[in-house]
Amino acid sequence: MAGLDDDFILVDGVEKVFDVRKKTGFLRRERREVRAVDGISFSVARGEMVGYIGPNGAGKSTTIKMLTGILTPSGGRLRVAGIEPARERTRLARRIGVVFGQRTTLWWDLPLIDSYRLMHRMYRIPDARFRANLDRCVELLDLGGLLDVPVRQLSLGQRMRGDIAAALLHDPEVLYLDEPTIGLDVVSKAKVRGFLRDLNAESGTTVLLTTHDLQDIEQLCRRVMVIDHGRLMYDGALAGLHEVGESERTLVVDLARELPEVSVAGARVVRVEGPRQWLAFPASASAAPLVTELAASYPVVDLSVREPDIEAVIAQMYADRSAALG
Ligand SMILES: Nc1ncnc2c1ncn2[C@@H]1O[C@H](COP(=O)(O)OP(=O)(O)OP(=O)(O)O)[C@@H](O)[C@H]1O
Repeated sequence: MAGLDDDFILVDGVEKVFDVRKKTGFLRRERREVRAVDGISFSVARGEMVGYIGPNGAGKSTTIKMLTGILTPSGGRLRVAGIEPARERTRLARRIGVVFGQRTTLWWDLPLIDSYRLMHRMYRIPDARFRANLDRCVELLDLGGLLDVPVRQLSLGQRMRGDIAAALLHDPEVLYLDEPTIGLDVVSKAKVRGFLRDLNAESGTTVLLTTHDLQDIEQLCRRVMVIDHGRLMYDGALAGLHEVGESERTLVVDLARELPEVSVAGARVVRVEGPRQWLAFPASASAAPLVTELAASYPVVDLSVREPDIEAVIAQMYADRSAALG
């Protein structure tokens, strides 16, 4: 039987149904059910860092809100660090940290340090621990020069780093991150990712990361879960996403001159630009026979194989699913 460390976050057949009422006439109201989360099961082991991705409206935020206890599930069973979130929200709050990229938990008009001092009291963090955590965050998140700046004057990247620090001052064992790199420039993204990687490796903090930026996932998570229409469509290694759906690789061929579309068995031309042609072939097939056949029949100057990028694979997954649903 799996222990608490294996099921540190446990989601078992969880559902969330919203009752939406819409006015459709003078006295008429229509009731509609929105199944935001439709029977999801997964568990996250202590110390794991897992990506949670899916298109807009898939049910990601609803899942996170249930995991923090803000929302009560309509069905199923949830446990975080052995605690049932909706029943013991305050007790759970001491064990988890939450960062919503699109919103701040900091006090807008106060200098950053004042927000941290308020959290120190709110969470009743022992003084020594507060100081040690603050020093560490200030150093690693580069907040030194920003502590006396009112939050509203911080750039988005600075504010995000400030928010991440705020979520970590009470030493949470679990960190939920909802779009932590949204709107950040390349340098800020790299800083945030580096920090999260070290935090997970060194402190063993369990991290559930929601993002639209697949580079976050590629750089941080070995495991990824994909949710769509409230259902879990994939849960596994990042590398395995490539095998989901009928994904394709691309052979890029440079010919000696412009030619009509080449013809080889097992591949199809998907694009032509001057002497360069792009051929799609199944990701599971070997490129070797294609290369041999091309080289034998055409004046090939150069060749390269492009792996499917994760975004294309996911787009393909959704397309396959829509087609299957008709
Ligand atoms: N309070 C609510 N009342 C009614 N419907 C809701 C409520 N909250 C969310 N929904 C609906 O539930 C579904 C899932 O929403 P959710 O916010 O969880 O998606 P998401 O995956 O986080 O999307 P995004 O990436 O856009 O944030 C959507 O159809 C949304 O409109």
